[in-house]
Amino acid sequence: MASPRDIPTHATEVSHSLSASPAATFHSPLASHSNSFMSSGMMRRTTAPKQLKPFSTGDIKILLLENVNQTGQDILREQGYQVEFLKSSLPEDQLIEKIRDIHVIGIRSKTKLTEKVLREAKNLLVIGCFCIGTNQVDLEFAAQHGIAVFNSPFANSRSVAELVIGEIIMLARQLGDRSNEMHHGTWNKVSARCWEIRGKTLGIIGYGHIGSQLSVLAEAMGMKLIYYDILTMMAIGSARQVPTLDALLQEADFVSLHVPETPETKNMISSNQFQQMKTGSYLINASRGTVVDIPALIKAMRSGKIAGAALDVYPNEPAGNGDYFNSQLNQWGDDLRSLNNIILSPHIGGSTEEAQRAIGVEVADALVRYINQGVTLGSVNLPEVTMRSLTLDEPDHARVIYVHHNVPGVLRKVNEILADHNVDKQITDNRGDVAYLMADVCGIKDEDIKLIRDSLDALSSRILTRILY
Ligand SMILES: NC(=O)c1ccc[n+]([C@@H]2O[C@H](COP(=O)([O-])OP(=O)(O)OC[C@H]3O[C@@H](n4cnc5c(N)ncnc54)[C@H](O)[C@@H]3O)[C@@H](O)[C@H]2O)c1
Ligand SMILES: O=C(O)[C@H](O)COP(=O)(O)O
Repeated sequence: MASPRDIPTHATEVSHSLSASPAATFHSPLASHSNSFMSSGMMRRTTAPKQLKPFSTGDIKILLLENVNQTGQDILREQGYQVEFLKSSLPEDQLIEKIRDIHVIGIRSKTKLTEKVLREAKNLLVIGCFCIGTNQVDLEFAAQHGIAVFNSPFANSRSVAELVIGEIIMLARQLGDRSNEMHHGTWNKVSARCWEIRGKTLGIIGYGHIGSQLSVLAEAMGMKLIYYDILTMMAIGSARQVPTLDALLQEADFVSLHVPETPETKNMISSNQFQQMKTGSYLINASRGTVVDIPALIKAMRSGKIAGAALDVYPNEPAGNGDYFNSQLNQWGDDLRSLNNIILSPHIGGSTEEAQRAIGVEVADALVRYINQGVTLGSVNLPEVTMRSLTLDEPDHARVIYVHHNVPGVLRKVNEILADHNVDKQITDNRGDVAYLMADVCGIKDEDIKLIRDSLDALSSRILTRILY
């Protein structure tokens, strides 16, 4: 099987690909489907973009885990790729077994693509995180091995912000407890320690896509807004940035966390922080499970310091749906469940039809663009590089992609290799130690492709060479 990380070495394969490239638009099926395309008249425009590929698209193997939305599956299948779809994540041993054979993997927040796993991924070209968070992937290792990573940076932000608004009201009114009681036949009509949210202060930690969206919604409901962020962020409406985490904790009636998982945010809210919070205040965490020290939360709620909490994320989460949220998974599970006024949801902040459909399209589009064109726009670990699509008017063009260590002298060596050819366009950029070069070369013959590829592969700076044509 021709690997997309490699260019085919025999001329027949090359010439087949050159002549079979359909005038496909972005979502169109590829070479294997070109006959039906021809007959449907879709190849009439000679300036249509030429789909680039040094491989038969049917050879591309994609593994989609964690119930990636149908929209994403459809886009990938329309390309003619082989797509295997699983509803849940996989344990490490099974993941390692599968990842050896595939070129593309699509995941959400549960699948851990660690260095140990990625070391086995010898054919892996690209990772699609069909979510916002990318903390589950070793981005640095991936970049150092020429594996691009894409995500969907804000398609589910609104869904998370709306969930948090609902939780603020539910906590203020102890609605979770009242509903549970009714489910057990108990009528318990109380107003003690139930509040309106109007006029209360919401403290947002992390004022990025979700935090700022939440700010807009909460202000519309009459809340006062303060936020803390390591960056100076533009305040929206009448929100006010406070200089320290403690300042926020001391002033807020509700605290909502919207930071990424980083070493700095691990146990960001622990005993000391609960002490700073107002007595009778509330905590909401829909960011990552490592951000809150849960045993400290349990203590703070038992003491009455914290009047309620909503958790959507946990340090350990099950790989799939089922009866798994127990004390084996997280040892404090029973203690947490025994608390009053605590809303526990199974990481559903971004789980709406709207968000999942949009994420499916956005990430699958990015994958197709990368596989077929080498375009890295939106990559979270490689430099963002794009060039216009080649057209069918440019039949003997090739796109050279060279991912390399960012060391002096590489461009000179690459251009020596390309010197005998006409380089139409060339662009290069770097991100830390890794650089990404794209060059469109014309007047290319089949035998040139192998020569260029072998010469680039021989350079000591090489991470990955791809030639698309
Ligand atoms: N529950 C869910 O289903 C769900 C859905 C989407 C995202 N998330 C989580 O929410 C997180 C935030 O998402 P986002 O889209 O708003 O991210 P974002 O990158 O747009 O915003 C994060 C903000 O946090 C700030 N920040 C980083 N470290 C900080 C620190 N130590 N102290 C204070 N501020 C800090 C950043 O400067 C940034 O402004 C994601 O990383 C993801 O883990 C959860
Ligand atoms: O990072 C995210 O987008 C959220 O945590 C949602 O993750 P999920 O797609 O696994 O629900």
